[in-house]
Amino acid sequence: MTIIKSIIRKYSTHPPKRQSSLSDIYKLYKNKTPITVITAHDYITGKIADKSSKIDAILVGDSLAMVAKGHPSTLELEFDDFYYSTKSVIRSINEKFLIVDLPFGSFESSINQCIDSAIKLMKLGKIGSIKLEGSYELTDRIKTLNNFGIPVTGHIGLQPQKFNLTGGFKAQGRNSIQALEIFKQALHLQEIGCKLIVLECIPEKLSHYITENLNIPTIGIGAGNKTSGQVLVMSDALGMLDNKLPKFVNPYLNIHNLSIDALNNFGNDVKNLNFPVSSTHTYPMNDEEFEKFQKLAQTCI
Ligand SMILES: Nc1nc(=O)c2c([nH]1)NC[C@@H]1CN(c3ccc(C(=O)N[C@@H](CCC(=O)O)C(=O)O)cc3)CN21
Ligand SMILES: CC(C)C(=O)C(=O)O
Repeated sequence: MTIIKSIIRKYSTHPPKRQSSLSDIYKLYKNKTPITVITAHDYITGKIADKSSKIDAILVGDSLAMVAKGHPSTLELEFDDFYYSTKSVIRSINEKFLIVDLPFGSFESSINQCIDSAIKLMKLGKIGSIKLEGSYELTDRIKTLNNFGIPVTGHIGLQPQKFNLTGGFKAQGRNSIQALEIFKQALHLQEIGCKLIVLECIPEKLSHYITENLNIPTIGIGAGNKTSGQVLVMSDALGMLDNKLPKFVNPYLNIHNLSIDALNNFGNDVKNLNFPVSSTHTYPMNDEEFEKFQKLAQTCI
């Protein structure tokens, strides 16, 4: 071993793992290992996701409009607000593959607008794919992103950015005509170069059929367990808010209520003079120094 190598080994007790790439995600797909994705919307949620050994990828989804910024839908989200939140998530990520959304209003008006928004995000670093809701209407945009080296994740089925047209946050593709349309959209996204596809709120039968007939991974949310992977919004999975959860969510925790209980405990401790505890939570000063201080302080009174 060279001297340099032994020095590196001595001082790097926990060498950081490298960040996962698209090919790591494809390895899981080839091995038929379900791909796990969770959203993050700030530094804290990014840290939690990055540290979970069972999570493969992190999505900065525009759902952050609703769960982190309190908007009624994803339409109100400003690109700049989303951009600042994305920066916070990026600071927290070391290991996971990172997918970032293009929010409503940042890609529709022209191919140029779409490319500019995507490039602005890519310049932050660590981003492995840009996600857009839609299909045929995005053909030129997706092809251009791909041509410039930006891997694209498609998003079909329920497209929350189009909820005004599609009757709210409702399952899609439940009749044969709609199902065929979604299947065609999936084939089209694959054809024009998408590397991953999110399938949201569609019947399990349909997402199974789509997944079997594509050769790129599908990531489902509310689409059953026959997709190549699953994504959930972290605040739903951990119960961070007091919102009504969609049917497809399995709440693994209720941080919201646990946190309210914990804050009540803090408040009670303060009001009952049980916190802070002098012996544990305070900084000591020896008596001699304090007496000296009192004498010195006399002159100020
Ligand atoms: N917190 C949160 N979780 C999400 O999964 C999520 C967001 N926000 N915001 C953006 C979109 C919107 N999504 C949603 C939101 C609500 C339902 C929902 O409550 N659906 C009802 C009705 C389904 C139906 O009738 O077809 C349900 O009971 O599941 C579904 C998808 C998924 N995304
Ligand atoms: C619901 C997921 C797939 C999403 O797009 C988001 O978090 O914005």
